[in-house]
Amino acid sequence: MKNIIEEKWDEILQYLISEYGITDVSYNTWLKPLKVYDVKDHVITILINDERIGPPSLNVIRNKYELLLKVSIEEIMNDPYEIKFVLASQMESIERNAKIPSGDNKIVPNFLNPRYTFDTFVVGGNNEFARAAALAVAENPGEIYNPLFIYGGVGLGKTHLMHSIAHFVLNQNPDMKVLYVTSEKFTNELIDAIQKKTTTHFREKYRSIDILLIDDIQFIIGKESTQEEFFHTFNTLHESKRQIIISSDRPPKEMLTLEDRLRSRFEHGLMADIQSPDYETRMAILKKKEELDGYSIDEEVLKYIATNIKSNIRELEGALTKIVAFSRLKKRELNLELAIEALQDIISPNEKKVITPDLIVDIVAEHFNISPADIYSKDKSRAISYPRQIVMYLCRRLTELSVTEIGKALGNRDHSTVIHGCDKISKDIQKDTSIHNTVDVLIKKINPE
Ligand SMILES: Nc1ncnc2c1ncn2[C@@H]1O[C@H](COP(=O)(O)OP(=O)(O)OP(=O)(O)O)[C@@H](O)[C@H]1O
Repeated sequence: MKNIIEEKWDEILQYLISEYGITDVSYNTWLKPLKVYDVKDHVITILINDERIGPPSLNVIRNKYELLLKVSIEEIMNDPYEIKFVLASQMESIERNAKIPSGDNKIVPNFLNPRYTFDTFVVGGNNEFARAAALAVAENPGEIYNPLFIYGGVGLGKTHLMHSIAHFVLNQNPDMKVLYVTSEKFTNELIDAIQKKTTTHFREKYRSIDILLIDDIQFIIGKESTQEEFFHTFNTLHESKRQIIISSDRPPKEMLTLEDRLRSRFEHGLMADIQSPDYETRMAILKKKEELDGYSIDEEVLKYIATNIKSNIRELEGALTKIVAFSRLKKRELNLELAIEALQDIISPNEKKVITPDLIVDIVAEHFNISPADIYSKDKSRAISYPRQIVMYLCRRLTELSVTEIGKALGNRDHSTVIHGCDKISKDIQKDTSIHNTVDVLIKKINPE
């Protein structure tokens, strides 16, 4: 099955060719032989067929095309990615050195993002507790905080911290069996094992490792057999004092359809959250990236980015990459004027976002891991009706619409149903801090300013 980048690869290359005027000769020599090997946590591993163009190709591709590829990928995918190049001639030995003999999500130093280490992780008030907890776990795996549950919004450094733990552990003890996997990958492997009747093998693989890092666990909620399998994997590892590190975009108590027994397992360990970085931390992250990438950028430009991109570090970094590319390609000085021009589609300070019921439905549905159609439906189960009442409350609070209009927009509901929903959530916010926090998080997602 093709991954999302492979699916769009032709489009990405076409964009690059037309936008940056690449000639046919350059395309056929350097770009055509590139193959997307793997995509994980916003890192694309690209295979260079050096048997055809020779090992020096790595330098040429890095110097001439890496940045263009990054910018083109971001344009097409609407999301920034890091790129890692691997020579096909080295691939065989990388595969041979893999620590875990099956599956393609094994973690070996070669497959960890080399940049995601404790050294490159900028510490600020928003993440210092999570970082300290991650370091403590890396120093004493299985001994103190088990599981470690790291949670926080999109692009705030959860994966970076998880990879940092894995790097640290493997540096200390290269024989440790460390496995990093997204919960989506875990689910797909399980489905595959069930179909091929290889579940014994699947279990052996997952239950024989020393450190399991499982990213974005929120995607297993609602998937019963995956939860069941994960529950047993968790118990086996936990009982034999092997370390489990989990990440999620929200704390366990906010995963409404997560099985209670899993929730209580998760809450049993240490929970550490990562918040959005403050201005100083955003500046420090930009400076770190500037240093790592060898850029030299005016303070004024960095301040412009840090002031305007607040809630997602991936976007913050993407903005920096974009202005550097823009200045190189247009052969213009990298100053504030250029930054404003290059980032106008990301930062538009004067444009006010229009908040509609549909936008609120999309964000609330995503948060609760249900579909927008569920919100508009007649389903009365709590897993659906509660998020729906939150939508009603948020529509009332964040839009100018009347209760009748809100009812109409949410699947032709009566205005009295909307009034009841709004009242219920208002009361819950008063008496339950976790609902209060959920609503706060949702408001920030809907209206980040
Ligand atoms: N404190 C930090 N210092 C330096 N870089 C950071 C920091 N936090 C995040 N980043 C960078 O921001 C980008 C996004 O981080 P990461 O992928 O770890 O986020 P995430 O929370 O796992 O996101 P998602 O919710 O999408 O899985 C990465 O390039 C990462 O290196």
